[in-house]
Amino acid sequence: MMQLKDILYGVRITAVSGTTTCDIASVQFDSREVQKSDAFVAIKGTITDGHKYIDAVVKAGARAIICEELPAAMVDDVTYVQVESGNQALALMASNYYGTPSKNLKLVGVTGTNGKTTVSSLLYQLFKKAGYKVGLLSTIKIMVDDTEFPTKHTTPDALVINKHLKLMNDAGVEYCFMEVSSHGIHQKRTEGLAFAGAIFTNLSHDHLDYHKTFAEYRDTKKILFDQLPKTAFALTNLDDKNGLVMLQNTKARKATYALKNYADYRAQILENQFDGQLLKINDNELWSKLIGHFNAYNMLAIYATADLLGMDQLETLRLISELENVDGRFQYYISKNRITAIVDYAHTPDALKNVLETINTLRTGNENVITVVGCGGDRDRSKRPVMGNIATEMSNKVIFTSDNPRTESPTEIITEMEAGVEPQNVKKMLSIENREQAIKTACQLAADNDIILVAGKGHETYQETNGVRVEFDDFKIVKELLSSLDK
Ligand SMILES: CC(=O)N[C@H]1[C@@H](OP(=O)(O)OP(=O)(O)OC[C@H]2O[C@@H](n3ccc(=O)[nH]c3=O)[C@H](O)[C@@H]2O)O[C@H](CO)[C@@H](O)[C@@H]1O[C@H](C)C(=O)N[C@@H](C)C(=O)N[C@H](CCC(=O)O)C(=O)O
Ligand SMILES: Nc1ncnc2c1ncn2[C@@H]1O[C@H](COP(=O)(O)OP(=O)(O)OP(=O)(O)O)[C@@H](O)[C@H]1O
Ligand SMILES: N[C@H](CCC[C@H](N)C(=O)O)C(=O)O
Ligand SMILES: [Mg+2]
Repeated sequence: MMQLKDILYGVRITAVSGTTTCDIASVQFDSREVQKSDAFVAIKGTITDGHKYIDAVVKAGARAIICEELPAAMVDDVTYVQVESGNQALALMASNYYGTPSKNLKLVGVTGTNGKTTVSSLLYQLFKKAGYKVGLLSTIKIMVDDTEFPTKHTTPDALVINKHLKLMNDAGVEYCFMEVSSHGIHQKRTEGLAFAGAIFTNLSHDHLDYHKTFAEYRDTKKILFDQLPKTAFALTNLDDKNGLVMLQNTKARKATYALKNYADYRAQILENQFDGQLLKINDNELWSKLIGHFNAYNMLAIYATADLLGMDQLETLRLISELENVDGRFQYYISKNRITAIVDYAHTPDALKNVLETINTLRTGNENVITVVGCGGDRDRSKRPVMGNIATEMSNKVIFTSDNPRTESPTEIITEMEAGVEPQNVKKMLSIENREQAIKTACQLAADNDIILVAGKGHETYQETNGVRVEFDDFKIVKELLSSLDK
């Protein structure tokens, strides 16, 4: 039990009815979870409005209601608190409830369109190798040092975040790396967290369904930097045209990295092969098992972060060379007949272009690149034709297929991808809705030494249709199919 007034510390309150000196069992924002003595935060969502459930939670025994609009009829023995923003109240209350756990460790946030999972997971690996206890909040999983927890979101809700940060405190974790998505920032899931630093990877086309304009998407990412304290660092990619925008209003210590521009941390790619690349970072050479231009940026970002957090530079370089690929990020398998199957989470135009560019630089002869790709349902529609165009332009053969259709028609999503294909590339294109059949066709079409790229789902182990998730693992499937076809 904790007193309501302590849970509300820092929340912008506009009116109170009832006492705040009362005991609260836990904080909830979903009416279906509310039990006796809980505080319920009403949030206006995109589908429904939490305010509609106030009567129901009072009946369920809620002790306090935190809302943007006070209900007309109020019940005795229930405290009603009117706040400016339900989302902000929830974030601060979650932090207070768990004892502001972000203050007891060094929390670093990673934002950008692509590379968040890669950078945060590699930082987790790096700091583990350096001997620290480390936490991770990522699209793939949550780690409290060595203990793994499943996750559904890239940036979970404020209660989930703070609950796991508290577990990290209890386990003696010193550093935590977390992905900060634009949805997360917009819904204030990360407000009230004490960040020791933030990293910006890059900004390109995604989520324009949610944010409406690119400027709004960019400005949402910038909020993470605007809210940093003076003691934190703000690290940005100077080669991205929005890199400097992130630093415009921050109070934090500014640092930059770049491959093309002059920056505090610089890298050059000296060699690039299938099993790794040789980089020159500032004045030292570094071997990385992760390949591709975009991973040179990721490596540089983690090197810079380690330096900003005070880790020894030479030790960092040594440990970085040991880092392994993150699940579903350029994960590859070479078959008996030297067909290379690559599974990659590229689900944005920019990521798809980067991955295909990397594959094309690694081609040694006239082997073909066969790409299998789809676009998610109930997500940004405008990226579909763009991805259709990139895939057909940069591959020899493309099979359009489904990638989590959710509540949309898979046929229509594919038609929207096909609409972006240039006339001269139409002959390269095939469409097979069933993802397993699409991968199978790619395997059948592949000749010795060809390269198959299966893009969009990476580490995901399911295919989601109408709210139902069926087990589906691109890597497992492509590997099995190549062996069963005796290729
Ligand atoms: C578009 C979006 O982000 N939606 C999130 C949002 O849901 P919403 O606004 O639709 O909520 P709603 O269903 O309208 O409900 C409003 C409120 O009423 C409450 N409610 C609802 C029903 C009920 O019976 N009782 C009740 O109290 C809900 O708990 C909620 O507080 O708030 C919910 C609670 O926090 C989130 O679970 C939900 O994430 C959905 C599931 C989602 O898919 N989000 C994705 C798009 C997302 O956030 N993705 C990013 C990554 C994107 C990237 O790759 O960059 C992420 O960080 O994961
Ligand atoms: N620094 C980068 N720049 C551009 N593309 C990248 C970069 N790092 C990774 N990618 C590409 O983007 C894909 C997704 O990478 P990653 O999962 O790290 O991004 P993310 O930002 O976490 O994505 P999400 O928004 O889904 O959480 C990778 O599979 C790779 O193709
Ligand atoms: N975090 C991203 C992941 C997209 C991955 C892709 N496989 C899809 O399902 O659309 C999102 O929720 O938009
Ligand atoms: Mg991610």
